[in-house]
Amino acid sequence: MPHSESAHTFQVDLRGLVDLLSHHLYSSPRVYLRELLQNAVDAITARRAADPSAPATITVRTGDGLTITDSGIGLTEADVHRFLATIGRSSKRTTDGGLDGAGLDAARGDFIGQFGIGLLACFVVADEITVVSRHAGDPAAPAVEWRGHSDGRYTIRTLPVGTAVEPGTTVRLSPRADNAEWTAPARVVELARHYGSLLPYEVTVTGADGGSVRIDAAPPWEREHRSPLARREALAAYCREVFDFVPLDTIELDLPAAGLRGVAYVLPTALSPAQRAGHRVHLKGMLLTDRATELLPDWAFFVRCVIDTSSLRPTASREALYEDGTLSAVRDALGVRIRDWLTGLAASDPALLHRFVEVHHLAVKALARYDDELLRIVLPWLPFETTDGNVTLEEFARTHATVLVTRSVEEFRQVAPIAAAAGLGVVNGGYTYDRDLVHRLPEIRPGTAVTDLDPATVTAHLDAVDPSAEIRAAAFLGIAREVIAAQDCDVVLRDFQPVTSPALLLDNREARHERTRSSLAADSDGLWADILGSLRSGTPRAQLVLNHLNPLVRQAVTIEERGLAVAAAESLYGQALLLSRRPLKASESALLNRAFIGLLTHAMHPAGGGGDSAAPGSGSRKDS
Ligand SMILES: Nc1ncnc2c1ncn2[C@@H]1O[C@H](COP(=O)(O)OP(=O)(O)OP(=O)(O)O)[C@@H](O)[C@H]1O
Repeated sequence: MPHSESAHTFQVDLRGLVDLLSHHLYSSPRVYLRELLQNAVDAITARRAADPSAPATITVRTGDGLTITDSGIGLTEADVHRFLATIGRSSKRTTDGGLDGAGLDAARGDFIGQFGIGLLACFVVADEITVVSRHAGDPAAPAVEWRGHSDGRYTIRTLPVGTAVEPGTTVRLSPRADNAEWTAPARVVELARHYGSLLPYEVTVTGADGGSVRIDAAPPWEREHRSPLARREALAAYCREVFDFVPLDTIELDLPAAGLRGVAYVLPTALSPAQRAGHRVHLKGMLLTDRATELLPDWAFFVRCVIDTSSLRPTASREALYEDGTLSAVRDALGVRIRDWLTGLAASDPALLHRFVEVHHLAVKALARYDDELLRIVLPWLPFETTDGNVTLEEFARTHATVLVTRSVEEFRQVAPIAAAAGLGVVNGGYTYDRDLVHRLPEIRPGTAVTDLDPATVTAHLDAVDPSAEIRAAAFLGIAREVIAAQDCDVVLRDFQPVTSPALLLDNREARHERTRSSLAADSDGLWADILGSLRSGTPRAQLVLNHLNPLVRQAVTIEERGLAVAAAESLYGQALLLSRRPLKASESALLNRAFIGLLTHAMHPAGGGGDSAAPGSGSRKDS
């Protein structure tokens, strides 16, 4: 015997659904007003599609509850059953039809609503919604009243023929006590301004005392202005109004294919790229969100936009943009516009470009490492510390076919003067991001070579001294080598420019790590020593290069008295060390201290009586 089968229809628990919307879909109960405004706007758009001269007013009344009246198309009784009483059904989707009328199909793309759930948002703040409506298409049709409850019950009645109801719709909410704050007069004005300031129709909020506030205002990019300057000023004033900052510059956005207009404002202060600015996005005038982050490419974090568009789609919560092909095309097109502004600045307003780079260069550098497009645009304009001063890479590369880059700031400090004197072009790669960026220069500037600067490159540019001078200095150099060897450092004598530089300490961080590692290995035993020992790759030594062209060094190498020679060697090492500006180790601080006391002692006992035990290796000083 066949099993009996019976057909059923899903039941919807309205309370459960409203709970779902209020806690999981919408971020705040305040969206109820947005949904009401939106339905009113759509109804007027529908009516005007058939009758372009139809009135277009929306009035929100506060006081005892909240009502919103529009001069839109209105609803017939059949519409009420079909659309108001059916969740998820909307007259604004093409296949459904419903609000028949000439030209309506063409107008469908102009509606803001589409999901058929918007009215439910009102149940987040109210237990009862009353809609009184009269359809504009049939003057003889009676007005209809629909009363819906949050528990899912609703009633419909037609009002007596002749009841003075203008075509259009009035929605009344009786707010629940716990949500009364959302319908308080001041809050309603604030919310209406927040969502509705760019709506295309007249929107007014009227209080119980009869005072009314006009909400809608054409955005500055839609208005006529006396002059381009007046236009810029109006755009900047709008930025102060909506974002509360004075922009560094304004970039007008206009993508007719996407029905998009607006402005990108360049931020006047630095912002970390991680801290992305949110954009204000209006869909057909209605504010969708003031925190859209997906509107622009990541690299364009230095602007904040306000736009109005008819082509982008909202998510169902209507609080974010739906990620689809249109959004990605719009994002690309806006990116091109902002990039054009940036590249155009170089030609049209170098002073502004300079200000922009001054404010945003750190963040721009951080991002350019990962964003090839941004890298190509901005790298030539970014300032770097170089042996030619603070210049852009473009300027620097013009005079240096090979760009040398240091691994650390201290390396740069040590070698920059010597390298500059030797005609080498060195960029300080020690600051965050800089070395990575300089290494990418050949990608955007073919023909330019970039290499890391190593001590050997510098040494190769230092001239050997005359052999007879080397012999004369042998005694001093012997003492210096012996004293400085404790710092894992060799001492050599060379001729180099500038003559004002007495000594140069050639060292780098890797070498220092290697030395620390090997000294640890020497101090430990057993397994640990074996492990460290197996990593050994030949301990690199630092090099103290004394400048034989420097008058002080020339004099120092003639010192015969040992105590003074020790103090002089340690002082020269100490001075080169300080120039490197790296943090000192304990043994280095002790050396500096010793050298200073040694010199002081010798200065106070010029007759050669430097017999103070504080002066290491002290003895009698030979007057020169
Ligand atoms: N003020 C109004 N005037 C005329 N019709 C209205 C009005 N408000 C609501 N409606 C009708 O009720 C339907 C359902 O409205 P609802 O706000 O729930 O959804 P929607 O506006 O279609 O879509 P969305 O969920 O995206 O807002 C609408 O499609 C429209 O036909």
